[in-house]
Amino acid sequence: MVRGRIIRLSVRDVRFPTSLGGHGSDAMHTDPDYSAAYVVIETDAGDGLAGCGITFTLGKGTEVDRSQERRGAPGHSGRPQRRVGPVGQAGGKAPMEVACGHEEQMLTHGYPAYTTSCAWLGYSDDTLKQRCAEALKDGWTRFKVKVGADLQDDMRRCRLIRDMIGPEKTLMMDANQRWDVPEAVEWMSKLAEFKPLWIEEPTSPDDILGHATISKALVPLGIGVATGEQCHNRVIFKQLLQANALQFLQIDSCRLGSVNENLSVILMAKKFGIPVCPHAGGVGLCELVQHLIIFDYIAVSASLKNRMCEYVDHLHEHFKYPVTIKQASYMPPKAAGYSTEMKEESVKKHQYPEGEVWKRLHAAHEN
Ligand SMILES: C[C@H](O)[C@@H](O)[C@@H](O)[C@H](O)C(=O)O
Ligand SMILES: [Mg+2]
Repeated sequence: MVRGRIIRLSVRDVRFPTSLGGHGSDAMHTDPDYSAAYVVIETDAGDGLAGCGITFTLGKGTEVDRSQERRGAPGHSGRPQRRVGPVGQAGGKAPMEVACGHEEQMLTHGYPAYTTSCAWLGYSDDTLKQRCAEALKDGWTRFKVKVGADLQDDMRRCRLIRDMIGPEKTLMMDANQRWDVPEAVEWMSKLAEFKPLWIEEPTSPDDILGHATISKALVPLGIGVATGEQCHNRVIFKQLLQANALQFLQIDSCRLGSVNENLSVILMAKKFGIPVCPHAGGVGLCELVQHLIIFDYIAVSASLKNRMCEYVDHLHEHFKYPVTIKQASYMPPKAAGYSTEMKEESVKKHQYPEGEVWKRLHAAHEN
């Protein structure tokens, strides 16, 4: 049933200066400012029905996304497009409400998560140690560390984190596409002593056969390949699955345009018996993807084996319905919708370049 017609569309460039603290840094992106093109679609429905969407970028990318959204590029009418996920906020049902089965388990224990917040590449060893100690105290048992820029540096950081978490807890590594195929295999054979569960994005995200080669080479070392945060449609995922190129599949709620595109990948992963371990973090990705992964558990995979969802502890305070983490698990969101809506005050303050946060930063830079 149609309620109201679209009467207005606004696109705002919202940026957070995360690069100042080295948050989000990796071997390819040394100074990201987590950002979003934030879209609100208003209707003339009497109850004020509106939809919000975010397109996650690392700062400058917002200009590209924003101009596409203004032009009403095809990606915004439901075709797959990068990092776009507008979804109605009022009315509607959260995806998890559709299914039953394992709902009780989710409501009680939540969906298991891992943290990436301890070991961004730009963090000093002291920061890494401090964040790791805090995470252990908060009950985290799964950790991801950034690697790929310098082998000696990686060895030192991985040793540090493995020593802190002990042999039993889970460690993952993420190279953010830094290597070519032979280099990935060679590098990981050196890091194998730290017993990583997976190496994420070891090479170019488009190199499906390269990923297959790396996967095969790492089997004897007990290391899986994880990828997907840069994969923009279901066809790429289909080929990665067909080529046995990955052992952990990382959907990204915004990179894959629309809920439907994400769902088709979740269904394919089930068919191939590959666990979905979503990419999250950035601005709002945790808020969005929690719906998809809880749906996966309740209605599709029905398993938690080898499964976990990424968590990064930044920027949740800017959302109207922020995620709830308890005992290192995502607790199911209770509000209807996709948890996309940002607080108006946060949007205003962080709008680029005119928001007060940026004005202050630019003024300080000039002085
Ligand atoms: C630039 C970003 O922070 C990435 O490093 C980040 O999304 C990352 O690949 C991740 O897996 O969390
Ligand atoms: Mg990654």
